[in-house]
Amino acid sequence: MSEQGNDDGGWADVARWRKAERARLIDLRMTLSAEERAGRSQRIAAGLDAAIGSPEGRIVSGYWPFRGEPDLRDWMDRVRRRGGRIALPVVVAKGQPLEFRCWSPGDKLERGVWNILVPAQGPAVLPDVVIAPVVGFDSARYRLGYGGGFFDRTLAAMQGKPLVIGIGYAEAAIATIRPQPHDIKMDVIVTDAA
Ligand SMILES: Nc1nc2c(c(=O)[nH]1)N(C=O)[C@@H](CNc1ccc(C(=O)N[C@@H](CCC(=O)O)C(=O)O)cc1)CN2
Ligand SMILES: Nc1ncnc2c1ncn2[C@@H]1O[C@H](COP(=O)(O)OP(=O)(O)OP(=O)(O)O)[C@@H](O)[C@H]1O
Repeated sequence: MSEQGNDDGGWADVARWRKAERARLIDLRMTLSAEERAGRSQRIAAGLDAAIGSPEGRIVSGYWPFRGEPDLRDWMDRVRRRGGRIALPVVVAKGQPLEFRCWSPGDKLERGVWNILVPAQGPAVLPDVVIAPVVGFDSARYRLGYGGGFFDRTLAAMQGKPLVIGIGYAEAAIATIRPQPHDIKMDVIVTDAA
């Protein structure tokens, strides 16, 4: 880093910047009240319906929310009622691509890596649509996540390209995530913005 601390050069500098930006953006969304989060999650759900169309016969990978992420669990239920299947991401190991397993209400969830709830059993499936919650995103549709590199690694390794949708609150918009060669663009970003 330069003495001014604004060197754009290396990955070490970008990684340091991303770490601080993640902390700032997560703190910001943790201040939303439960009511505010619920209303925004509903608006995001409506945006997802518009972006995806009918889920019938498709596998949609959702997520079990944590750290103030939008809560799309009601929407995931609606996807199933409209004939789609819901999968959830599973961290198999750090540094490895994610796996996806189908999940219906009543199926057992267990705590996996980092205590994240994941379906306890079932084969790995290939989703047609991947919903990736963002910590931040930019106008080129690059996603900043929690820093594990999981979605990038997973999408790079997947055969057959799914529709990839980044979702987050409007305040997660930043000028640039300082994209690197490994970063993969989202096809669409959906937020609660009007
Ligand atoms: N709800 C939800 N589930 C998800 C994701 C997500 O973004 N949201 N993921 C999307 O990828 C995967 C989990 N990704 C994660 C990546 C990092 C950390 C984490 O806590 N990292 C440590 C530092 C890690 C390190 O440096 O080794 C930390 O932040 O303290 C948690 C989850 C799969 N499941
Ligand atoms: N396809 C890949 N192959 C190998 N390493 C990768 C790949 N994609 C990302 N990584 C590594 O993962 C690490 C974290 O990357 P990055 O900061 O982009 O994470 P993120 O997108 O915020 O995290 P996440 O997707 O888990 O929410 C980096 O060290 C990066 O080099």
